[in-house]
Amino acid sequence: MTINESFTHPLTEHEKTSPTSSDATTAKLRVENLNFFYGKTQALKDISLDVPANRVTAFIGPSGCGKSTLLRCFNRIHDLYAGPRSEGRIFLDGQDINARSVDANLIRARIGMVFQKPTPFPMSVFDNIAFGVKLYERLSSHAMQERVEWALRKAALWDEVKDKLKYSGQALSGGQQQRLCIARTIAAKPDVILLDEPTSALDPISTGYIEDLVNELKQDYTLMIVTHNMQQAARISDYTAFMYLGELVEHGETTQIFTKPTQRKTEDYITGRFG
Ligand SMILES: Nc1ncnc2c1ncn2[C@@H]1O[C@H](COP(=O)(O)OP(=O)(O)OP(=O)(O)O)[C@@H](O)[C@H]1O
Repeated sequence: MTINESFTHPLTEHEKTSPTSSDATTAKLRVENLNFFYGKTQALKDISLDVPANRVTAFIGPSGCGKSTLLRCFNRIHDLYAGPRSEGRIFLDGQDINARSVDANLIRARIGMVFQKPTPFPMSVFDNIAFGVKLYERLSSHAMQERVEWALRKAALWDEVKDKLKYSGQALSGGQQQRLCIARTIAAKPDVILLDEPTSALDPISTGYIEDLVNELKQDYTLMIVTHNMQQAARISDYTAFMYLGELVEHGETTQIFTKPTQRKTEDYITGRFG
């Protein structure tokens, strides 16, 4: 059974008749009135947003404004911890990802995440990729070899590691490790890739590789990236969302946000007056 087959849970009557879910299919992801709390601290305030398919959306804003919290809501990472609580809804292809009928693990397979610090598992380059695939699919050894090569090629890493597949993933350079993590995410064949400051620990050359890669990947995937680097957001994203104190202040095409923001706060942040 493929991921997509196994994911197609029947929608509940409530989900089918929801006035907001009927047109939610126009966006890859739709966020509606999302509030998020860590105990008594409200980290996200009434966020509503459409994320278009096959585009890169960047999330920018000063430290603590809620960017990572929002990104983690998309693949239900908060479910892994006791305490956080959310209100509102998030739809993936029109389906409520928090609906009771939806398996959080399958959401994480369809919405993969790459973190700030490269986190290869303590195993070989090959197994780093095969491990995640085995969680969701049973492949023959030949098919697995093909999948690993495919993912490494997509992540622009194959040529550098094809003779090192049995080496530890942790023995690669930082930039290679981050591309290995991207390959690991891609190998599960997700629809959406979340990148939380993926280049902040990397040198400029490795950063350039990842930025080129993001640009290539949007042909096949919907990408969202959190970045503190304004130039990076301007270079690689199609849409930009500016957040401040848990609110989504402004969201639009990146060229518009960077050249003609409609909100004073966005302009102040982009021009470096605060943050
Ligand atoms: N595990 C947690 N428990 C309690 N509060 C948290 C937790 N994680 C984040 N917060 C709080 O939620 C708010 C949003 O944090 P978040 O990490 O999402 O911001 P951010 O915009 O990604 O920040 P940065 O750019 O510094 O990474 C902050 O006030 C933060 O202190």
